[in-house]
Amino acid sequence: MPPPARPRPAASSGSELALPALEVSGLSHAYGARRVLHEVSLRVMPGEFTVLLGPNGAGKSTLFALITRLFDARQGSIRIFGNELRRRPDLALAQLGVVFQQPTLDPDLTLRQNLAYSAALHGISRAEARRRSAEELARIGLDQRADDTVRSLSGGQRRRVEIARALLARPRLLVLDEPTVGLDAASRAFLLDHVRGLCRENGLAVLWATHLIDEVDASARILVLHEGRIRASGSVPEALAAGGAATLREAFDHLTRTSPEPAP
Ligand SMILES: Nc1ncnc2c1ncn2[C@@H]1O[C@H](COP(=O)(O)OP(=O)(O)OP(=O)(O)O)[C@@H](O)[C@H]1O
Repeated sequence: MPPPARPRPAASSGSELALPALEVSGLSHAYGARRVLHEVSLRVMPGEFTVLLGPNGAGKSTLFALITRLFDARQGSIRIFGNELRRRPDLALAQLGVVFQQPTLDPDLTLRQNLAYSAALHGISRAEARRRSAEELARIGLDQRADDTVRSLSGGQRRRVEIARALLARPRLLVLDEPTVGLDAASRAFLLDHVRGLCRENGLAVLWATHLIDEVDASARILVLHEGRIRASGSVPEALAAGGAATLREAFDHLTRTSPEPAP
């Protein structure tokens, strides 16, 4: 049997090498009169694990809603592998896998049925869906549970299945909105290892939103978002320098200090 197709490794040809998986420029968003994202710009390259770090209310979910086109980006631009989301949503979204903050598996269907349903929505043939589902379930150590209902899984196992489902259509960019919320330390560690491995081995580009500093490892890229603005971006040492601190905790506290209310 030929080896299964995986997301392409970090580009091997010259022109692809420089193309960001995700490029956001000057993105703003308001709910009514209330502006919650202010000129956000960021970049995620193929093979990079980028942590979008921000406290509650920073604007992470709003940013995800714009990247996944739940909301229309009226100000600024979003490009996925060079395809502008408003102009070429078909090409852009074809490269994108998403794990939303709220779980979206059907608890009464089996793992296999949930994956088959999602594959059908992506136009993947039944035979190919079966093959890919088996491969993804094996990758997350749940192949023996394929015919169990999602309801019978733990929270951490459900999250693994959501990641498997997001990878079925072979995206080259995966965005995850607080995927570890409510999970114990072991489940969080498993998910982080799994997704970091996909970056390393398959060249997947990842944007991982969290408010938990301990989900940043030394090799991660970081984006600190606070009150709708990017306060720091780059490597861990660069974030430390931006926060003028010796530890990431101190830097984060400094960068996310709430700004004073504007004078009346
Ligand atoms: N549908 C909405 N209507 C009005 N305001 C909203 C709406 N959704 C979010 N907000 C506000 O926008 C700001 C950013 O919220 P958002 O959910 O994007 O942040 P977040 O970083 O994802 O927070 P959390 O970690 O708590 O989910 C918050 O002040 C929030 O109250």
